Amino acid sequence: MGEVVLRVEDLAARFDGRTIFEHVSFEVRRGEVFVILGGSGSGKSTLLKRVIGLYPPAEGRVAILGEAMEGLSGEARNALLRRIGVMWQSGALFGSLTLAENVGVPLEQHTDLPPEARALVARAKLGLVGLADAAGRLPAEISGGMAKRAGIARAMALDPPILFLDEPSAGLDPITSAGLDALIKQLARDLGTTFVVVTHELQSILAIGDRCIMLDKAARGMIAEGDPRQLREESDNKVVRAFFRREVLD
Ligand SMILES: Nc1ncnc2c1ncn2[C@@H]1O[C@H](COP(=O)(O)OP(=O)(O)OP(=O)(O)O)[C@@H](O)[C@H]1O
Repeated sequence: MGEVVLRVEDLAARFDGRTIFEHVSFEVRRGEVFVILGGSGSGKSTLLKRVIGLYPPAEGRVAILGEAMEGLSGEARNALLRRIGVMWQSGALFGSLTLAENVGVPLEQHTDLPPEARALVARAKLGLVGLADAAGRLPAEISGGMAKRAGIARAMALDPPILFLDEPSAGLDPITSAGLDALIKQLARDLGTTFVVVTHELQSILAIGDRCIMLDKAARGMIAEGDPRQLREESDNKVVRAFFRREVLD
């Protein structure tokens, strides 16, 4: 097992005094595909935003690549955040830029690379996600599955050791979604990239997840942690079992 690259301890999120979740703790190791799952409104997106520091310091502690997020500000915080890649569910590509130019945007913002070098890196990243031949196309000229792949390539532009994906298969048909799952597994295996994926797609969870946590709205926190296949077989929590076995709770 690789070293711990993300440590979350006793995290809580509250809006206007309403607790969304509390006592959330977990660790993610290098090269793992770690899934955050749970029903609608259980707080998955909120957890993701807290973990990557989009919200002001939350209750609890988060350490990324061994560095505590609390207390970091200004350039030190930005430097740490540059070391993670994020693909938001809503994270659309820039419509007027080609795929290669889209992937080049973070390189332009955060590196001193000259344009030719940026173009080379962008093409290499698109190659990693199987889009080498589409580098010159505009977002309007590609399918939804290709757009997700391009989004992953853009999130990988700065070679982050950790990639966060928010509902990557949302809006995709099952076959395209399975292709995206295969890509995530391949990138984790070949590049050693760590993935933290928010999803509630059972097929994806079972296909890609090395480990997962499950959030629950009623419990306002975690109700399961472990290998998703094992949870499906062995969990004695009825909400967890119902989710993994697609049973209706009475
Ligand atoms: N900025 C906010 N202000 C107030 N409440 C919020 C805010 N963001 C989220 N919430 C509430 O927090 C709860 C969890 O929302 P969140 O979007 O994190 O859930 P989720 O598990 O990602 O759901 P989904 O799968 O539907 O996207 C919801 O009740 C939501 O209304």
